[in-house]
Amino acid sequence: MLKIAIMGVTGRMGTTILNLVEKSDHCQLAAAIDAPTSPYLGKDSGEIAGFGTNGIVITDDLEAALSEADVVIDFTHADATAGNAPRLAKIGIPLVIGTTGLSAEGQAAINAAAQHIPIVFAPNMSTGVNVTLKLLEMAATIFGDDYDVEVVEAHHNRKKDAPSGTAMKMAQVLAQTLKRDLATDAVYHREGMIGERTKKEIGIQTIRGGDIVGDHTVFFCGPGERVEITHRAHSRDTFASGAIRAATWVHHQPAGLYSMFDVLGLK
Ligand SMILES: NC(=O)C1=CN([C@@H]2O[C@H](COP(=O)(O)OP(=O)(O)OC[C@H]3O[C@@H](n4cnc5c(N)ncnc54)[C@H](OP(=O)(O)O)[C@@H]3O)[C@@H](O)[C@H]2O)C=CC1
Ligand SMILES: O=C(O)C1=N[C@H](C(=O)O)C[C@H](O)C1
Repeated sequence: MLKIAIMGVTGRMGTTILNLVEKSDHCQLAAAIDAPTSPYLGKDSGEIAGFGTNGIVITDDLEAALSEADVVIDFTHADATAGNAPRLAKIGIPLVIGTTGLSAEGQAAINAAAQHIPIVFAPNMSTGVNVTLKLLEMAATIFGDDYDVEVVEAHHNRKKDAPSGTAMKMAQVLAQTLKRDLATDAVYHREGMIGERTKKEIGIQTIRGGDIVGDHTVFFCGPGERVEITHRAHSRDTFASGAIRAATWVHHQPAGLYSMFDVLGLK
């Protein structure tokens, strides 16, 4: 049995992962970790998740909690993930990171930690989104500069970062394939007399509302036609089962930084 520690265990993703681990026949919960400010510290994680007592109490004491774990799954907050990465590297435990919105410094902290431990770091753990990234690469290669590309994402009203990590990853795939640079060619906002669209720009637009789990569409707009490639998540279970699959995979890897392409064999 793979012993999994969940960081951010009372969050939307943490709770979803905890419920899947509870039903799994190949993994079990080793530790339930939440923020030092969490009102749930000291409470039973199964009770909080709603399936009944499991004997694993929610804690913020990383080092003590991880002594019994094989792997950590982190879906928390950008600052928490960046701050905890060196601590996890020191403990020497494999790590799966789903957290998005990391700064350049935060990314550097993950890269540094990956010198010491294996880390799967992916803005979207669903199989569908990762297949979609491959489809985008193929479409952009064929359409080239003749088709304008725009990325639109929609998420629930509790999401903190924008654009989504998935939208940014999609834009990176498009930029790389079309030999563009997001630092100069990404357009996040349009208002007023902005003039005609340039050929090079990659639009990245954000919608927030209600309980949308996560929608991403890439438009390829050409002469007389357009293609829209859309992924819609109906449930967080798709991210959570991807995270458990990544945890099962990363547990056997040497130190290094990996993506869901590695986990799914899509490279
Ligand atoms: N890669 C993927 O497939 C997916 C990625 N995500 C990303 O995952 C992240 C979490 O999303 P979601 O679950 O919706 O967010 P939530 O806000 O619901 O959950 C985050 C949890 O992390 C806790 N937390 C904050 N700081 C720490 C800390 N230092 N140590 C331990 N726990 C901490 C929060 O506690 P508190 O509320 O007390 O601050 C909260 O319980 C986001 O970045 C989101 O974009 C989401 C879905 C899929
Ligand atoms: O915060 C979310 O909910 C999600 N975040 C990820 C992202 O930023 O891409 C993945 C998913 O779309 C849900």
